[in-house]
Amino acid sequence: MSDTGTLDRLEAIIVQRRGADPEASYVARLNAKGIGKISQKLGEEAVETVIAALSEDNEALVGEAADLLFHLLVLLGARGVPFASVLEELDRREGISGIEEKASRIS
Ligand SMILES: N=c1c2ncn([C@@H]3O[C@H](COP(=O)(O)OP(=O)(O)OP(=O)(O)O)[C@@H](O)[C@H]3O)c2ncn1[C@@H]1O[C@H](COP(=O)(O)O)[C@@H](O)[C@H]1O
Repeated sequence: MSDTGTLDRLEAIIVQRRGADPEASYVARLNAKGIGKISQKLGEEAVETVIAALSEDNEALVGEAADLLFHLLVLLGARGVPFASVLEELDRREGISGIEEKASRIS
């Protein structure tokens, strides 16, 4: 069964693979190209996710969402931000309505 443990394991794999041979590892190759290229890839995967959602092809959406999460973890890793920090931020927001939060920023 998949859960956040899946993302935790993937984060650990990404850390390991960052220093691998760029000829043999996509993670290493992407990191070698730098934060700009990683960010560009994340943006492309976000757009591909949106296209899949609008096409109403849920199988494609699952694949693109997986690509998106993978590239987000690569980006966070490249910036030295632990995935746990993102989860902590989501925990902090738990129970805070998005509508109320936005209203508190506007007023
Ligand atoms: N989860 C993934 C994963 N998801 C997507 N991808 C790769 O992400 C790339 C993005 O897809 P694109 O079609 O956009 O890529 P592309 O055609 O190479 O893109 P460009 O040439 O246009 O930049 C593809 O090469 C996918 O294979 C992934 N590559 C690796 N992983 C995980 O990372 C681990 C380590 O991978 P390596 O570093 O390659 O050993 C693997 O064991 C997996 O667990």
